[in-house]
Amino acid sequence: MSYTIKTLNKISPKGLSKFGEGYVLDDNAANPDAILVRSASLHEVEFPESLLSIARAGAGVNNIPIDKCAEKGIVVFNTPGANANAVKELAIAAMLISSRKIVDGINWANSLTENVAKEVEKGKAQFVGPEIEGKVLGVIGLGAIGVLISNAAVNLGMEVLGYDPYISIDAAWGLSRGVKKAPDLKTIFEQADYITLHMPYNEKTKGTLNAAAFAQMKDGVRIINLSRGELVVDEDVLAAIESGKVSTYVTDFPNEKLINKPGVITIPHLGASTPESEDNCAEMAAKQTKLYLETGNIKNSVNFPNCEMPMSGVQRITIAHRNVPNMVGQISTALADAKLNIEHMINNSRGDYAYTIIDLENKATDDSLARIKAIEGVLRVRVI
Ligand SMILES: NC(=O)C1=CN([C@@H]2O[C@H](COP(=O)(O)OP(=O)(O)OC[C@H]3O[C@@H](n4cnc5c(N)ncnc54)[C@H](O)[C@@H]3O)[C@@H](O)[C@H]2O)C=CC1
Ligand SMILES: O=C(O)C(=O)COP(=O)(O)O
Repeated sequence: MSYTIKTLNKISPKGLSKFGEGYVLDDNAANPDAILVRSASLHEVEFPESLLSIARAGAGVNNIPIDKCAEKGIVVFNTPGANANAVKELAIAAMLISSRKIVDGINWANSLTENVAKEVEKGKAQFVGPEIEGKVLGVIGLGAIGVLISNAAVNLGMEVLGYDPYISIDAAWGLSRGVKKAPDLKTIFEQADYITLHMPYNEKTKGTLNAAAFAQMKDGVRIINLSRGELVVDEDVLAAIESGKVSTYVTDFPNEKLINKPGVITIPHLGASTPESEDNCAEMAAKQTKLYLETGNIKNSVNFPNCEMPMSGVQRITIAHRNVPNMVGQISTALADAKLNIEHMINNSRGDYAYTIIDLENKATDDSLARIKAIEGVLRVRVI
């Protein structure tokens, strides 16, 4: 069996090497079995029938139409936590450059032409900026990145307030005892000197930092957005800078409205751009893709449930289907009617979708497979 993998964006060769024998890496493939992607938008892309999975080598999946993929039985993965340390380190740098006038200072120093050492000592007073120690940091979103930045900020002597209405148990275990729980966003807005965003971008989080939010904040607050540009309303943050409410906005998502604006520091989406993160993400994406292609096991999907079972029996069939009653009943009836015996099976669900793996004691007939495919709500059937 040979599989074709198409990569979009630059995916680390160290990760791609995990595919090994039996895999063709072809960026021009019209009918790939799997796609590996970073930030390229797939919203307008028509997916071929051959496509079984898409792996986002990174965290954010807002560039992928995950429900549309689920409807076609295409499993979408991401790589949780694989680039979190890189973002944490950039967030610390972002806090520092939001406070100390390092960027303006460097630009000014580079503009000097003569008597540089003397001019520096004479002019440096214009670049005074406060320390972060002792200040209040509000962290919105306590996932892989939010936990790391919260703990690092505690160690830097900051008072940290964290807000995450859906915090996972693992994330809560990982938080330093020094991090205080904010009951709502209002508490963060009212108390923080620095606010850093670490939640995903979706319909609910779009425009979280808008004029009403800025109005509740302390004067001179510093905003760090390494999450997604759409979480902050550009016009509103620019107005808040103009009025002095916001002292500095550091964003990893420059656009035409934000570049070259006083008080805005734009970084060209460098959060995950470290060799370590690029390797980690690509390795995880490749391993999860390989596992899915070769065994049908699902690990770290964002549109189907995680579902893993050791391979056994003579043949494995996997069924991606809607999460509606009596699917397993109908599938097993189709198999029983064809005198096929199930050796092991597992069925997991997540939201509107579910996934079933069945290891059979004998090979499925074409008829039985056709019957399963015809069940209302079945999205894809694979034979492995
Ligand atoms: N600048 C860059 O290069 C990178 C940016 N990112 C961005 O950072 C985001 C977070 O990444 P991770 O921490 O790895 O993801 P994660 O999934 O581990 O954590 C996200 C956290 O946000 C929380 N959350 C969801 N909705 C929320 C809300 N309305 N209010 C507060 N919290 C909410 C979730 O409960 C979860 O704990 C990604 O979705 C992505 O957009 C991630 C990696 C690199
Ligand atoms: O992982 C994420 O969510 C990121 O934003 C990283 O994006 P990138 O892989 O560097 O294009």
